[in-house]
Amino acid sequence: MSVQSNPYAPSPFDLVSNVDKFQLIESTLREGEQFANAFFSTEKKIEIAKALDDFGVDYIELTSPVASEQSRKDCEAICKLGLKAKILTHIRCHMDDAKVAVETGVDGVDVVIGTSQFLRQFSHGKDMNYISKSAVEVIEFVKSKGLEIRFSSEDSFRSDIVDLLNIYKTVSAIGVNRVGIADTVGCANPRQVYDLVRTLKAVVSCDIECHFHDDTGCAIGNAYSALEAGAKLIDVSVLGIGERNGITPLGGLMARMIVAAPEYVKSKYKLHKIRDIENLVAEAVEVNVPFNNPITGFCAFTHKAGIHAKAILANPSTYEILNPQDFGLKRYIHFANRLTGWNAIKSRVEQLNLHLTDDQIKDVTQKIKKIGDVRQLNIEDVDSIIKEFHSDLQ
Ligand SMILES: CC(=O)SCCNC(=O)CCNC(=O)[C@H](O)C(C)(C)COP(=O)(O)OP(=O)(O)OC[C@H]1O[C@@H](n2cnc3c(N)ncnc32)[C@H](O)[C@@H]1OP(=O)(O)O
Ligand SMILES: O=C(O)CCC(=O)C(=O)O
Ligand SMILES: [Zn+2]
Repeated sequence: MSVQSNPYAPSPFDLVSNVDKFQLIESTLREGEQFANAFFSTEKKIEIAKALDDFGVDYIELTSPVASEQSRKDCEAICKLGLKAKILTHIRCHMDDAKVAVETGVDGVDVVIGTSQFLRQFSHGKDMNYISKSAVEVIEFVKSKGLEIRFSSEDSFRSDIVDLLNIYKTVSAIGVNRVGIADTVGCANPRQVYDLVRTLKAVVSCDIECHFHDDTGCAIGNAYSALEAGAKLIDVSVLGIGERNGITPLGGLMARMIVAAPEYVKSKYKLHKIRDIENLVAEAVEVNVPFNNPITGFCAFTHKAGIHAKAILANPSTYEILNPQDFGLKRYIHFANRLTGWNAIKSRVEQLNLHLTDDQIKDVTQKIKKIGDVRQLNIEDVDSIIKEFHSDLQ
């Protein structure tokens, strides 16, 4: 589908949109390590980093090297892998952390400090003057080492807008590479995101990165809104793992973005690797891939009701916005149930290499429905009903 004919693509008149040129900051090995179940051995971190690199993410963000001795060593080890993705580490806005970070071999440093009243009072206890001074000191120090530097305001959506714009203006003026907006508690909605990113875009001259928690279910929608408003980079993690119920999931965001920017997404990311990457991380943190996960949920491409099945058999786009083949997956027509219809059963009859007229298929469909009214059916049940019906006719 060409960009012009795709109704989900950004409008050509929408000059700020980055929907078809976004980048990913993959944070499974930072935000994801904050997931309740997460413990990644060095080997597992390396395996995950390589898989993400192979998938095509632009950046891989790692836990702060001051978190623990092993965290620092793991950061150094991942920097030495020679991956295509740039390696970042994530630190507090403090020179002690910055001095350790720049020695790890990372390509860049993501620095964060809370700007909301909550965090200023109950986390670090610092005022905006202090935040501004320490931000300038850390940014200039990291830049002096020739590394990329991003400054982010934690809890941006509960921060005073004047404070926010002032601090972003200050860090932009001294040449920060990116500024970050973080919806740390997952309170923002897509409209608020759009407004804040648009406002910020008018104030800074650098790229804008966004980080969305999913407490209220908006993490993918907010990421999309941010890109529409001109943000360039989105933080993601595999399956969305992170603090509490996590952040924008890599796979879910890919589902959203392939609809809006199919050429860009398909050419940049190895989409058929999503399932393996999710399984790798799910296993590492001992969770199942959710049944309703975009793309890889076990029923994400399963069509059940007869009305759906008929149309899907005629043209899959009737009930599918995503093509399973783009992800190396297959669609499935669920015909072993009482909601099935004769078109779905006809397709099964053909798969079984049996020959029945349409009227005969309609009759056997009624039989299947009758039994489906009494109990759960499985494929073997339906196949034997069809085969028995067929042999009775002979
Ligand atoms: C929203 C986010 O996800 S931000 C990223 C969160 N990541 C992490 O917390 C990384 C893992 N953390 C750790 O290993 C530890 O918390 C450490 C090593 C960073 C700090 O450990 P400790 O010194 O024992 O402090 P503790 O964790 O109890 O409290 C956090 C400290 O950081 C300070 N702090 C919190 N945020 C910031 C910030 N953005 N910039 C500067 N200092 C900060 C707090 O004031 C507090 O210091 P204090 O005890 O001197 O008041
Ligand atoms: O550094 C950032 O931008 C985000 C930090 C974070 O994880 C959060 O605020 O939820
Ligand atoms: Zn977060």
